[in-house]
Amino acid sequence: MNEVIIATKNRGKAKDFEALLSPYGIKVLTLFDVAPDLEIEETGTTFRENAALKAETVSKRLGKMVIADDSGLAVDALDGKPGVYSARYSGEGATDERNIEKLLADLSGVPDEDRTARFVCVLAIAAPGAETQFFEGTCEGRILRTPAGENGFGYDPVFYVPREERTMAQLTPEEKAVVSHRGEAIRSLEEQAGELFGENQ
Ligand SMILES: O=P(O)(O)OP(=O)(O)OP(=O)(O)OC[C@H]1O[C@@H](n2cnc3c(O)ncnc32)[C@H](O)[C@@H]1O
Ligand SMILES: [Mg+2]
Repeated sequence: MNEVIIATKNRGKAKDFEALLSPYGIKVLTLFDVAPDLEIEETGTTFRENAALKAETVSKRLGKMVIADDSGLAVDALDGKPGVYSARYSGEGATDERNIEKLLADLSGVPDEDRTARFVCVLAIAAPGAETQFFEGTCEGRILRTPAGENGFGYDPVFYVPREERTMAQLTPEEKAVVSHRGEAIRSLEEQAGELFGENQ
């Protein structure tokens, strides 16, 4: 079985990648497996910069091909926030629960029709001696007023997916893989650079 290194310390994100890559027979390794001591400061101001930062730092350290995902939630009524800062939205010691609480508080006066939002995912692939490549995906939805569902991570419990008529957290990992921003980015990677999955390992 091929292995792919994903430069993440988010176990929910890693689970998403497992659902996306296991159909290709690919096993997912994370920073917990390959560089648990590594703390990468996400100093970029765009998804692309942070994805490159994570992928390139780990690729240089290991001398191998590495994929990173930088992603977030862009809410129209908040002018695209929390965006690149989605993981840290509620400040120091942010958790998924606190981020959701802050998001719902910030949107409390916003009517249903104005609660449109999208998840964005930028994947960066870095490999020794190669230029870093980028792939993107988005997923359109709406922010509910109360969380629903136990699956997924981050803002999934309050992100309503119209075509599924459920929240992202009410989808199985396999269902989420079909509709998510991360799924779209992986499919774009597969179309444009699928051979990377088989080489550079
Ligand atoms: O950097 P790594 O270690 O990969 O983990 P992270 O959680 O910090 O990841 P990001 O820097 O890319 O921040 C992404 C944040 O955006 C949110 N997010 C991204 N994708 C999501 C998804 O599929 N479902 C729910 N929330 C998501 C969630 O709050 C994430 O913590
Ligand atoms: Mg991060």
